[in-house]
Amino acid sequence: MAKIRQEINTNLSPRTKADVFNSDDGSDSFNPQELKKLVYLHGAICEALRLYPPLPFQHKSPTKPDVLPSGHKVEANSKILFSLYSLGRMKSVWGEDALEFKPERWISKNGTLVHEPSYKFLSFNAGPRTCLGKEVAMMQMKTVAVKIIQSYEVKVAEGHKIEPAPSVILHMKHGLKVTVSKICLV
Ligand code: HEM
Repeated sequence: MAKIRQEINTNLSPRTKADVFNSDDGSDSFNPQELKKLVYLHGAICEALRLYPPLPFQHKSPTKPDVLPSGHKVEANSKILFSLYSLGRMKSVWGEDALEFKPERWISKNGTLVHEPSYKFLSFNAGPRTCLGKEVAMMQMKTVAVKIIQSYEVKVAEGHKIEPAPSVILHMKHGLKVTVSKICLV
């Protein structure tokens, strides 16, 4: 959180810092160009979506018999379930540190964003049925995060157990207990 706060202070213009909901034309909406400068925040959101995809699994059905790249034969109209939750945690896909929350994996050596193919980072689905709201969702999450991180310190309550509850939409089994304190700017 401290790193994101530092990035906000360094990279955002005074106007956006004062009100991140303002756009360049003065209307009451997002400021996408400014928010693109927050690469660490982008990496942190991608890591959260990789480890905890809001849609943890999906299904597909082939219209005719087929053979998957793995060699498995599939019948027409059979239902293939696949786990986005597992894909985001596979060492063979993300490396030995797959279970670690590391926003850095989304940032290149020269500080630009690392693009991961949508078939690897599947939280927004891929192909013709990919999420139509992906960009809007990223902007909304960044805007809200900036607003909160600028003014508050949020800490997970000591001893709180973080466990997902399997469902069509991923929930937190025990919720998320946090302490929120206002940052004093002296
Ligand atoms: C973090 C936020 C979001 C995540 C993780 C997400 C994820 C997904 C996923 C996985 C699908 C594919 C569902 C399937 O085919 O089974 C999907 C589809 C879709 N999403 Fe999102 N979504 C998010 C936010 C949004 C927002 C904010 C909008 C609208 C502004 C949106 C609009 C859509 C639409 C219209 C589809 C259907 C696309 C199609 O089937 O052609 N999503 N989303």
